Amino acid sequence: MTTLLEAKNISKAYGGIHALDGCSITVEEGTIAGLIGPNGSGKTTLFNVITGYEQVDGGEVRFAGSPITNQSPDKVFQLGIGRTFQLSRVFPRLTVMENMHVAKQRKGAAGLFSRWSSSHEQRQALDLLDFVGITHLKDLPAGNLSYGQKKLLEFAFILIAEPRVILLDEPAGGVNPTVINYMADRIKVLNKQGITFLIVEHDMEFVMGICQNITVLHRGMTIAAGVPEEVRKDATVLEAYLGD
Ligand SMILES: Nc1ncnc2c1ncn2[C@@H]1O[C@H](COP(=O)(O)OP(=O)(O)OP(=O)(O)O)[C@@H](O)[C@H]1O
Repeated sequence: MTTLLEAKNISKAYGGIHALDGCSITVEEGTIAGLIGPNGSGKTTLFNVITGYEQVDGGEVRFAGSPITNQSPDKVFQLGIGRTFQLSRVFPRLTVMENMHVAKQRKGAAGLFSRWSSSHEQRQALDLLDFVGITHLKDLPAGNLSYGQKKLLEFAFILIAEPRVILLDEPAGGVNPTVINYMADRIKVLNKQGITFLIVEHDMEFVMGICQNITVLHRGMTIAAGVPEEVRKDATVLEAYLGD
C-alpha cells in the first residue's frame, strides 16, 4: 500500500488550549479511513490543519509524497484534497447548479463569474448531481434544500474538482437514516473508483461499517490506530470515551 496522506507530530494551540498535541495519522491510498475521538479531541482541528484552514505550530503534513504543511486552502484543494464541513457550506442564494459552477471554478483557472467553459463540464455537473440523487433540485436556491440535501450537494460540489482524497466531517451528523445509508453507499462506489476517504464521524455504526482503518484522537494525541475490530476492543480507547 502507498501512503497518500500523512500528518506527523502535529501540534496546534489556541492560547493555553492544546487542540493538537503531537498527533499523527496515516491514510493509505485507495482506503476509507476513519478519524474518531470524544468531543473536543481535535478531529476538526486536524482536518483544518491538513486542508490549510489552520496553520500548525509544529509537525508536518504530506500528500502524495510532498510536504503541504501550511499551504492555503485553495492550493490544497487544487492539489486534490477535497473536504466537507460539519455545518455545510453551500452558497444559499445560488442555485444548486450555480453552486456546482463555483466549485468547478475553484479548482480551475476560470474567473469567478465566467460561464461554464464547456458543455462537457455542465454535463459533468449534472451527472454528479444525479450521482448524489438531487438532479431534480438543480434550479432551486441551495438555501431551500433540507440539511441532508445540502450535505449531498456539498458532496457533489467536491467531486466536480476530481479529488484524490476526500475528507468528510460528520457526513452522518444530523441527517436521517435513509440519507446516511445513501451516503455510505455513494462513498463505497467512489472508493471502488479509486478515491481515498478520511471520515470524521461520531456515528460508530457508520464508521465501523465503512472504514478499513481507524485512528483515534484523545486530547490532541493519537491513542490508537488500526482495523475497526482492534480499535473497538482497545482499552485506552474505551477509557477515553468513558472518561469524557
Ligand atoms: N478556533 C479555536 N479557538 C479556540 N479553541 C479552539 C478552536 N478550535 C478548536 N478549539 C479547541 O480545540 C479543542 C479541539 O477541538 P476540535 O473542534 O478540533 O475537536 P473535535 O474532536 O472536532 O470535537 P467535536 O467532536 O466536538 O466536533 C477543543 O478544546 C476546542 O474547544
